Amino acid sequence: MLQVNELSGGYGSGLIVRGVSFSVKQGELFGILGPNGSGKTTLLNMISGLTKPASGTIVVKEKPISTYALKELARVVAVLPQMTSSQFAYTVKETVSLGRYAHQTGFFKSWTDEDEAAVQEAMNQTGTSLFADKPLSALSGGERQRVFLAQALAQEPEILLLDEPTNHLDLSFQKDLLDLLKQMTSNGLTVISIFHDLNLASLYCDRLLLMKNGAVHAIGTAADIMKEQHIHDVYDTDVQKQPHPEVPKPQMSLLPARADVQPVEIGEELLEWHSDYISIRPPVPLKTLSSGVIGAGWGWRSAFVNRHVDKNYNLDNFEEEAANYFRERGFDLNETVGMMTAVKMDDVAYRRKVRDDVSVFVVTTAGVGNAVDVTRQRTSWKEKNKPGTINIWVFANGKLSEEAFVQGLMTATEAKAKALADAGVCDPETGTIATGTSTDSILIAATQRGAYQQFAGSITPLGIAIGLAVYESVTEALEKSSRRKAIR
Ligand SMILES: Nc1ncnc2c1ncn2[C@@H]1O[C@H](COP(=O)(O)OP(=O)(O)OP(=O)(O)O)[C@@H](O)[C@H]1O
Repeated sequence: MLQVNELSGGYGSGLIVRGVSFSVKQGELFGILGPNGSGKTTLLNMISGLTKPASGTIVVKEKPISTYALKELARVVAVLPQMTSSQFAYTVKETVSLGRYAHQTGFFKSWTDEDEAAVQEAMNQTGTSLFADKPLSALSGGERQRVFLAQALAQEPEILLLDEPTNHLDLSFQKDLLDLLKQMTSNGLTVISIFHDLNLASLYCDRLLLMKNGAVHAIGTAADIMKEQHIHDVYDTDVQKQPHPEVPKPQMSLLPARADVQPVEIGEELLEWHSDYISIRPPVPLKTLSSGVIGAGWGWRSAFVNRHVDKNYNLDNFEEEAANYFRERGFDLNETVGMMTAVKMDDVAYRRKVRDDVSVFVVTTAGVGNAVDVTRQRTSWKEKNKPGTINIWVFANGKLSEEAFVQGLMTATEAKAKALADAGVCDPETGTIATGTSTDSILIAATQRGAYQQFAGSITPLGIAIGLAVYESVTEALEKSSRRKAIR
């Protein structure tokens, strides 16, 4: 649909855009990214025919744009117009109608049914029909932006050029506009748009062009372009890449400059003991990965609670009941990890271990009434109604990579299985050594301060500290709970 070959140009004698080449297929949503002043608008102005290139070619539908008559090009390429105050006296419908000029022919230009239909359709698509008779001056910035989009759509172009179309739009209109553009590309419209918001561009664009100093830095899919190194090289800013929670597209988070960050240490002195729960409220929120009844998954958590429940606790609505319990005791559910156990709080075991530049603090409760050997075939996988679960909290006083979080869980699980084996805990159904219980829960939480820990495998300082602390605390917790059983 569009080929740009070795395009250079600018204003006066200076070159702003330098040697840019790319092509866009029909039906693509193509995003242009780059820092302020990198030449994005200048490039778009050359594609729309507004600015003449100094060298290179632009081919639209197999024909160089230099050979198009003005109106002929306007029937193919529409530009989302920039707002000027002189337009404010026009009504919405009059403004949208201006988009039809390229389709009107003859000296006495007449308004046809086709023109009217195109204007109505464009107003419907952009949700602007409601204020068709209002003057532009009576609209908000976002509403005006939609009117100008309607004007460009009324032109019924094959290629739509947009310069930051989501500017002035609130969250819901940003989404509506981009959903609309995406839908129109699936009907054959080709869209080329400048974006400042990397995450929106990544979510919606089929391909992205990243510009730096007027030249192409990289072209490709969101997966190719949204790399921390590319973004750092072009914007000179540190970002962190993460997956979008629902769509397989990368997203970038800005990393704000942090004022002098003091290390904090999570340890025994932070343990709060209550008759029916223990908790830790660290002085700073901790980056946490957990399987708690409350606060599962990733999050920054500022309270950790392990609650004792009666051994006959077996409710269908246990999540709701647990949420009420934690809420009533003043815990903010958005910031809390909550676990439950039938083990008495006197039987909590904990260990602190230091290795090189990192320390860990592990807190454990261990009931094994539901002990299971996960490697053996069973006749029934249903949970037994017996209490018994192993809850493990791993606090790491360091700055962990995501890899270290996952490896930390792995190392802790290996250490737990070894403690069960050494204690001779068996799965009552298979008679073999148990690997855990059917309702175990675990968390790993890090201060994200102090020394960087890329790994937590079994031969790293962090992994060794986790392994020892989990092994010893699970072993002690097992001893405590079996001693209590023996006394009963
Ligand atoms: N009409 C003009 N005359 C002279 N120089 C201009 C003109 N318009 C833009 N420039 C210069 O060209 C360079 C690139 O501007 P351009 O608007 O293409 O960048 P951009 O990537 O779109 O930036 P932004 O993200 O800030 O909109 C800038 O240094 C700018 O000062």
